[in-house]
Amino acid sequence: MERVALILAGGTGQRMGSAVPKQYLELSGRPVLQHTLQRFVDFCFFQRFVLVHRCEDQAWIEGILRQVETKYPVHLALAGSHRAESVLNGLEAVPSSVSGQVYIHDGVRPFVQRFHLEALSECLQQYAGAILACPAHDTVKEVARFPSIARTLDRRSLYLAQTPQAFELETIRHALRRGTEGLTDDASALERDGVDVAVVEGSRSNIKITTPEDMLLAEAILGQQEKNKRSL
Ligand SMILES: Nc1ccn([C@@H]2O[C@H](COP(=O)(O)OP(=O)(O)OP(=O)(O)O)[C@@H](O)[C@H]2O)c(=O)n1
Ligand SMILES: C[C@](O)(CO)[C@H](O)COP(=O)(O)O
Repeated sequence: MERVALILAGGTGQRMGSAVPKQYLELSGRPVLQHTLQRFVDFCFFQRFVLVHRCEDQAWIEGILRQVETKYPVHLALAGSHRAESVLNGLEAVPSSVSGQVYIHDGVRPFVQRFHLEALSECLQQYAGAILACPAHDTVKEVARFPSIARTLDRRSLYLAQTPQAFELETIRHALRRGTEGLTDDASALERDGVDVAVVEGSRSNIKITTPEDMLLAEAILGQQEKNKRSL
């Protein structure tokens, strides 16, 4: 049984509005994606990697793979027109002979901690899928026709999904083969079939770098995590 890390870097970063896709923006001197991949290799938790990227970003990927060395196989796959299609392309790049668990992760979330992975793995012993998620700390409004508030949701039952999202490999591959349209995360593909997926509490520091202000936040989080590491 293998644990496979499927890392997504096939987006264009429209909301960031940067000259290069946000996964290649420099964070403390290295591309965001390099931070994520290096961390996942350093966890010593995975035996195989899949990296999903845009065709035009091949040079970025080659440069990062020169910096992040691993003894384990790294499969490359091309991005699709939307995130879920990229995920499926990545899953199809895993040889059919491989069985085990896949941890699907946004390459622009460089702050996952190893204990998150251990908690997801434990949860997979009872559930078909397990995702990191954080309880809503703010009141959540539904705004169907901006700017008018339609209603206030009961936040006691609301969680904000993160990644990694972990599954038995064939389960999620089979589900996504049945269609990827309209899926904004991976758990949705199983929920669609009524399959029970669990949340595992994540960290609010496990941000998805999406807009320019997230880069400022990311520098602060990275600085704090490196300070914590030095103090151990
Ligand atoms: N077709 C796509 C779209 C997104 N992603 C990846 O999925 C993750 C989460 O997507 P998001 O944050 O939305 O990235 P973008 O789609 O690039 O951002 P935007 O929506 O602002 O364009 C990112 O690591 C992104 O690179 C991907 O691999 N393939
Ligand atoms: C998968 C995800 O990170 C969970 O919150 C989120 O749905 C990705 O959304 P995006 O618009 O593709 O960044």
